[in-house]
Amino acid sequence: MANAAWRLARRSCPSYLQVLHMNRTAMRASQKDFENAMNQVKLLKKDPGNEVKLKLYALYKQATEGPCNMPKPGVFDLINKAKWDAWNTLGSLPKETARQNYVDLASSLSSSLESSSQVEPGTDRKSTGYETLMVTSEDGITKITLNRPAKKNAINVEMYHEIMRALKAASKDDSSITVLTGNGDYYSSGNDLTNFTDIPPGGVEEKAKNSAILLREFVGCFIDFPKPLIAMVNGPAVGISVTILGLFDAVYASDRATFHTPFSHLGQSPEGCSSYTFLKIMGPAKATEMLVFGKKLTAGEACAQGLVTEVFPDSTFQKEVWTRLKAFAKLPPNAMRISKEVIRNREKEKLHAVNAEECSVLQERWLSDECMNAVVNFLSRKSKL
Ligand SMILES: CCCCCC/C=C/C(=O)SCCNC(=O)CCNC(=O)[C@H](O)C(C)(C)COP(=O)(O)OP(=O)(O)OC[C@H]1O[C@@H](n2cnc3c(N)ncnc32)[C@H](O)[C@@H]1OP(=O)(O)O
Repeated sequence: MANAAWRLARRSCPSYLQVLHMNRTAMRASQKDFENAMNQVKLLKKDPGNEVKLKLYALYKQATEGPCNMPKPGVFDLINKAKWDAWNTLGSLPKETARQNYVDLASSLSSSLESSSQVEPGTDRKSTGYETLMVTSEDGITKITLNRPAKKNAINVEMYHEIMRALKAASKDDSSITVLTGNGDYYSSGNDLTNFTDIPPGGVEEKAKNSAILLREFVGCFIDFPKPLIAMVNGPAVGISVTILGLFDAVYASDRATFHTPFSHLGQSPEGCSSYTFLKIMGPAKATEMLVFGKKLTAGEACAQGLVTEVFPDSTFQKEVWTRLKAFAKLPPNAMRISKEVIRNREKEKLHAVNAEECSVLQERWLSDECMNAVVNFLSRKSKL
């Protein structure tokens, strides 16, 4: 009974869907939008820098030719190698998604790089000052995009801090809802395993203690986030990027997405309150398959088990979800915030207690041979998930 109620609360309600039907025109990058975006890029007055130019190049190639079809250039052919890497990183990202991402990137560049007087306050703002994220605020929606596509959006220490900063800013800005998504072919490959290699003078014990403190604070920000928080899972999701989904208010997934929590393989144990939320969402048997045996779920399976609200074909994912989000963002913001408070407050104390316990168990796990061997094997290229 409790599981059914929890699942129901996570699905979009019909009255929202009626609103959505009226709003079907937004967020489709047509060929015309793509051409306009290319012109926008040509007209930029300031150089966006090599990293952004490589991203634009890669998205353009992917949108027009599909997955990278160039032979890999030699190591000394530096420029072509950089272009090849940027394109190849997009993997099997569909042409339509690449076209949409190109249009989004071009539009965020023209608003951030051109004269600030061209940007109407409160309509479209891009926050700078993030190394690992792209953060934009438009139409009442703050969008936080994990932006380390070459590393499959693995969450390094800097990204943990930047996500917390972006969430704190989003909780206070004038947007109604907040969205988390990933740039490139992955949503996120979870914790950056190189986080474990930077050992402080106090040794591995100090590292484990600091990591537990960081993790507890990070997950705490999701527990306490006051506005509707929505995940747009654009591709595969691993580890902590999956477990914290149990703390989101809605999870929309592309049919390319997969959900994988291989904690036992990594000598670790569940975090992100999943030892509590996953049991409530999908029941103990299914939660155990994921959290203990590391079963990878397809988007359809994750939806059937209540972790995902709805799945969309990748070719229409961006368009359909953004249409929906724009309609949500027009609902009275205080009503949404208060409804979330009523739903969340009952669970908050419990969630913080679960978070503290999971972090303390993990602090021990990180010092185990099982965990250290798994990290060393990944870093020495001996293993992958
Ligand atoms: C403060 C600490 C808090 C800890 C919280 C606890 C969190 C737990 C977890 O999240 S557990 C999950 C950890 N994640 C993983 O174990 C994933 C490891 N990655 C892989 O198995 C694979 O990379 C893959 C399956 C995700 C993708 O495979 P493939 O498509 O073949 O791509 P590559 O392996 O070539 O990856 C490209 C590039 O990205 C680097 N990379 C990918 N994932 C991670 C990662 N999690 N950590 C660090 N680096 C990652 C990979 O090394 C490649 O880099 P390179 O091009 O070689 O420089």
